[in-house]
Amino acid sequence: MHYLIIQNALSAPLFTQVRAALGKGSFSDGRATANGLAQAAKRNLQLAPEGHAELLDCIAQALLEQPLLQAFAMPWHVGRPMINRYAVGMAYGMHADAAHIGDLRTDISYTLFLDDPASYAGGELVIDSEGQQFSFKLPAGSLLLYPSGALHEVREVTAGVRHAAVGWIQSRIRDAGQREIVAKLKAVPPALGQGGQHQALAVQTNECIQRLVRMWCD
Ligand SMILES: O=C(O)CCC(=O)C(=O)O
Ligand SMILES: [Fe+2]
Repeated sequence: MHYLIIQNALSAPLFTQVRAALGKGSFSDGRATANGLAQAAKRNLQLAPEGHAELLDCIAQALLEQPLLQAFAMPWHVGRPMINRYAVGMAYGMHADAAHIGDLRTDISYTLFLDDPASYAGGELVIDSEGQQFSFKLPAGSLLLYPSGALHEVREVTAGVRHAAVGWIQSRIRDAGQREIVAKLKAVPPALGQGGQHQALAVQTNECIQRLVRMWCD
């Protein structure tokens, strides 16, 4: 599975603001923002966006400007996140995210972990990719990006409370495999360096990258 972890994905002041909103906001049943099978699997709470729209937009904008995210996701749009809360006994069973959420096609899902992992038990985000399971319980401030097409679940929290800011990204390249090829190739020209003996190879690699992007982008 092609995924990426970005540590300290938000600036410290913005992260502090997000943490502060957890204590101030009112949380309601998360099933309001899911449909069908996903709704049946969902047992969590969500921060009511009223009064927090600006903060949620700031998170989306900060992620859009994140260089590591740009290289990995090639984003057209980063959707405004929802902030969820899992208290003891809450979980989100195995589900597929909807292909469209709001006005986005969901190519990449993101979870920004908001709590110290030692402060809660359970609550792992487990992703099932072609029969292989990947389990994530990341430090506060770490962002996980993973393909929206992969089945995933949040395991039951058995002590403490888990919070996360969760959202979706529409990429310029919808196919995860093609996106991976472009992202990997993009690392090559900087490694070859400018002006050295490999200059011609760097230019040629960049030419191929641009041709692939033109072929595969929306
Ligand atoms: O809380 C998470 O890490 C993921 C939640 C999720 O899968 C969703 O809201 O669709
Ligand atoms: Fe999900």
